[in-house]
Amino acid sequence: MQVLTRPYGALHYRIDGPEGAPIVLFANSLGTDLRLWDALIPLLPSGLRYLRYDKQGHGLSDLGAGDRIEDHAADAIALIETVAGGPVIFVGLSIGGLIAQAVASRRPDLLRALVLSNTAARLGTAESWQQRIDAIRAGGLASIAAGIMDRWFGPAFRATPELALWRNMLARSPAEGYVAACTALSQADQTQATAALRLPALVIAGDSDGASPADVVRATAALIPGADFRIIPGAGHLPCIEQPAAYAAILTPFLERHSQ
Ligand SMILES: O=C(O)CC1=CCC(=O)O1
Repeated sequence: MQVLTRPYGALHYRIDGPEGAPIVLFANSLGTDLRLWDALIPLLPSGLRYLRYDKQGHGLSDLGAGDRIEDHAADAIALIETVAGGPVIFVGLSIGGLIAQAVASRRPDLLRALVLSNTAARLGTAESWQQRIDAIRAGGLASIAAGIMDRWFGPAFRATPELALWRNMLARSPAEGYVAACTALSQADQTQATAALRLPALVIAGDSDGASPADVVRATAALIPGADFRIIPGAGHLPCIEQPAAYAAILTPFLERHSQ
């Protein structure tokens, strides 16, 4: 297991692929750890190197010291500078996409290109995040896990035995880390900063995404001049789990083009 030491403690990461190859960095969504990308990465080009990590307060990483998107962006910047050692293609899903937008606007020199997946410049409202925080404080993460599965996945995937594993991942997430990320989401608004981005961008939505509906994702794509917007039919919020082959088919040509 690999660890980056941060001011608040340990950040768990994993890197796969040939030494010295261009690096693709993945930032995952709320209540998931780096296993989010397990089904996808074997389907991506073998000549690239894939770096993924557990956000602070998630997976095996320690609880962070802050509750702002900037705190998460600082972790991603440290990974790029210390582990990647140079510019990456940054793939961010949901809150991971907000983290990627924050890094792109603060440190464009660290990115070759940006992939925003099932995300937007702003996700939810301060009220909706506060309601979720209140529900967790009252009943724990397990009490909201079934409802969240309806936001993450379409009906076909929800009928598979694998659903239980993702529900367990969410229900067993450290509650304080999850709540800190909800607080960050409640305050994060990248609209102005993302409208100022000038870099190659691919934006991916799922047409059955209950958490970041395709129209909301499309509106964020429209902020970035030249961004390529794609919809995966039948996909929910986590297409890398639900439809890894369709997701890889969209991602692969973009990664190949921007890793040269
Ligand atoms: O849990 C959800 O509702 C889906 C989600 C919103 C932000 C994120 O990262 O995941």
